[in-house]
Amino acid sequence: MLVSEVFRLQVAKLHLGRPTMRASQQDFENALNQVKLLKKDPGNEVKLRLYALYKQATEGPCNMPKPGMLDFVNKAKWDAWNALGSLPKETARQNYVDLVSSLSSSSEAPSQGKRGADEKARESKDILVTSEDGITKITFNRPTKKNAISFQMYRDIILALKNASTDNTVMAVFTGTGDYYCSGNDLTNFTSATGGIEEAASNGAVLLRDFVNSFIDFPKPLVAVVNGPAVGISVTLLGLFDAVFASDRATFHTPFSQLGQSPEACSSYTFPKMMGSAKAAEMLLFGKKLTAREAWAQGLVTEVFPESTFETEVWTRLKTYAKLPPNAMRISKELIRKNEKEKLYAVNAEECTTLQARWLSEECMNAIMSFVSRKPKL
Ligand SMILES: CCCCCC/C=C/C(=O)SCCNC(=O)CCNC(=O)[C@H](O)C(C)(C)COP(=O)(O)OP(=O)(O)OC[C@H]1O[C@@H](n2cnc3c(N)ncnc32)[C@H](O)[C@@H]1OP(=O)(O)O
Repeated sequence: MLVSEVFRLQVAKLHLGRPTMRASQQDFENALNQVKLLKKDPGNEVKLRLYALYKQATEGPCNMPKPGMLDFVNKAKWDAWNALGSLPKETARQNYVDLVSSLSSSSEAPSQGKRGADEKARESKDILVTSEDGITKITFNRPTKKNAISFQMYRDIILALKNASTDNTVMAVFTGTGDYYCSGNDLTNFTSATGGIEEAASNGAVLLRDFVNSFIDFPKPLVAVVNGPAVGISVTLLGLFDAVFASDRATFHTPFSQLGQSPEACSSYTFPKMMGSAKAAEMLLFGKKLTAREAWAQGLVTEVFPESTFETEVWTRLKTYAKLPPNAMRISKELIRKNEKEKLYAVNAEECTTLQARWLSEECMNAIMSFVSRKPKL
């Protein structure tokens, strides 16, 4: 496979040394001005995130006395700011700039008469979306690449979740076509990007943040039907699902250190919380691959089924669940998740900023180069 010349040049540039990517004070001021010009009202949750990031960027960790329970407005602001913990001022500033730029692009799109309408109409071959029996089924459908997720597939999934959150189905289910559930991020996403690697990393971080937020925000039950091996982001995302059903053929692998990368999809928070820090470190630092039963023992998987009866048993179960009263499920999910939301947004933002820098690191570039230049199989 040919590796793009741009990527090679960037690797060479990296070896010669390169300025660090940080939002400057000017970027920050531009973002502050841009907020006033936003055509679309971003809604309360986003406003609170903007408020919290602004306060963190300018004043550091929350220094406001905790408001009384009935002071709802200030309590919401305090919660949002406090959830950012000790996030460094620079990171908060960068996250603020990224968030504003993603809001600006999404508020401009409809006025260009393009994205809204076109995206709804587009058929995606690598992400299949079907609705039946009250279930939106979202399938990774790129079996020749072990269902690796391309940039376009991330966008397709964001759109599928957005549609499923307001349509008349009661739950969303992810699964994969072929022998794999998903092999994670397509490692050629960055080598085949047009433009410079720094621009690709910056766009990738914004896309990743929006992608993970669409899972954090999904209001209905979210289920994974893990039909085979799962790698990278397809594993870390499972911490944001409500149920994970796995075939006994499935494995769970997060080789981030081997790739010179760091965890995403809030797994730096959800995994230690779920399985304890020692077991989370085995997966996220040392890249230990778990069997389905090991993943069940760590609380990542709800139930393991024999491969021979997996599809029949799981789909029968899901069709029964989909007949439960939808409002009750939605309201219960909200109760279970709502105290975590601000924390998850903050963790997601920090993981994306960290990854953006990792993608430009020598360790990561070398790992990706070594994958894309593997000898073809005979
Ligand atoms: C918006 C950006 C967000 C980024 C978020 C950060 C996410 C991070 C991650 O997800 S890290 C994890 C990345 N994934 C991997 O490291 C897996 C890489 N793939 C492999 O190790 C192997 O391919 C395998 C173990 C999945 C399967 O091995 P095998 O059974 O031997 O099959 P092949 O290797 O021959 O694969 C067949 C075909 O698929 C291509 N392919 C598989 N996985 C990926 C991938 N992740 N990215 C790109 N391409 C992939 C592989 O190259 C083969 O293609 P070919 O037939 O050679 O054209």
